[in-house]
Amino acid sequence: MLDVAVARARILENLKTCGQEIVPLSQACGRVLAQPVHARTANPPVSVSAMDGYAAKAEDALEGAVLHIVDEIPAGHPSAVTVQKGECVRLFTGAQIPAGADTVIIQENVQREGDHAKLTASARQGQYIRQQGQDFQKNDELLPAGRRLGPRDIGLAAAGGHVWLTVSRRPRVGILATGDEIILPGDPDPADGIFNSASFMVAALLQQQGAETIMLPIARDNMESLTTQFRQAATLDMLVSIGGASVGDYDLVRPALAEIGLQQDFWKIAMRPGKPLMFGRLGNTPIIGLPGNPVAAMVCSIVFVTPALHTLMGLPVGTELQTEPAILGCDVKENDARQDFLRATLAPSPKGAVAVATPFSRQDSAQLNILKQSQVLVLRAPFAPAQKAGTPCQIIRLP
Ligand SMILES: Nc1nc2c(c(=O)[nH]1)N[C@H]1C(S)=C(S)[C@@H](COP(=O)(O)OP(=O)(O)OC[C@H]3O[C@@H](n4cnc5c(N)ncnc54)[C@H](O)[C@@H]3O)O[C@H]1N2
Ligand code: MOO
Repeated sequence: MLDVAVARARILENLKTCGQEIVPLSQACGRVLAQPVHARTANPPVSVSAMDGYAAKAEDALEGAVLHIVDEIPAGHPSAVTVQKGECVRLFTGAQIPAGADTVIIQENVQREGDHAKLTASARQGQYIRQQGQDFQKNDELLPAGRRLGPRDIGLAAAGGHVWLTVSRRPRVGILATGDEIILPGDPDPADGIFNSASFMVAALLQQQGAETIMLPIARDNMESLTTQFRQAATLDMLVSIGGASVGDYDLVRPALAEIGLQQDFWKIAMRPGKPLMFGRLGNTPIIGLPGNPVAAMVCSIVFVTPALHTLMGLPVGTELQTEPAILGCDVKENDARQDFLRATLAPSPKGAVAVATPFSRQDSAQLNILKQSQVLVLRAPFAPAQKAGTPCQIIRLP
């Protein structure tokens, strides 16, 4: 059985990004930038007023001074005048600072009498002026390639003057449930049918992470049905199968893939849940064979499929699993040869430091209700000794 970290590295090793496309800014949130974004202009492009008031020379902006108002400047309508000594212009928030002026007196500090402004307070040089380029300069790199765009990035790209962005194409990921007992949610209830929960859960995770998912028809436990569905791999960027990966007589995923030319990389890893995980390539398409137990399928999707998807999308992915420290909320017994990923709740520590992760006593990989109630997975190394409540541990947050 392969070590989890080695298996993860082997999956990520030869994956390539799957190309670029250009999308409108309004559709770009959540996508991954494939080309950096540079500012078309400085922000602000010219120095502007941050307040409604009067622009003047700082040397004139003294309490008690009376200045001659020589123009009025709304935002978006620059003035042609140059402010001289003893003069000021009326202007509004966002309006360009006229030549000759170097301070803004807010209107609350001015008594206006006709075309004269009497200052009731002094103003410093540069006060209430947003200097040209104070946010960014023309050609500055605003956003690097490989960044997943959030709402604030969209705002910055818009401020930089961009209406189209070059992003990674959404990987097309096929999801193939297998098994004679698998039926669709919504099918009539047969006595021994199992609703296909795993495909919907894995598809939801991968969509949330940026994939376009394609739900393939359920393959039955025979070679013809499985090879027919697996041949669709050629049209996909990645194919994820669920079930039929273990050692039973009807676990035909590997034989079916072998028949149509799978180059298998590995099968079976030292992990619980997730032992029968398989990875290989059919032509150019990576194939990940997940175990059928739905919790095992989900945990393997978090640990292996999601980073593979991120790599296809051009997101930087570390080879190490990203974990966080916590402390155990209950005793745990010694571990065997498989790295454990225990479903657990997470609660704030009474001392306010590291949070407390408490694994459920039931860890059956078919129990979706316990998975739903969990916030984290507690990681336990192979052969870890028994540990008491209060011992430090490492966790992964569940998406
Ligand atoms: N003798 C051994 N038996 C098993 C071993 C082993 O090492 N030796 N490994 C066990 C482990 S660990 C796992 S995990 C399972 C995985 O087996 P398969 O990948 O072959 O999965 P299936 O047998 O097809 O299904 C297992 C279980 O999950 C249900 N299932 C399958 N697909 C779905 C789906 N899409 N949605 C919901 N539930 C699904 C299926 O009905 C089975 O109950 O093997 C152990 N056996
Ligand atoms: O990988 Mo299985 O889910 O451990 O029973």
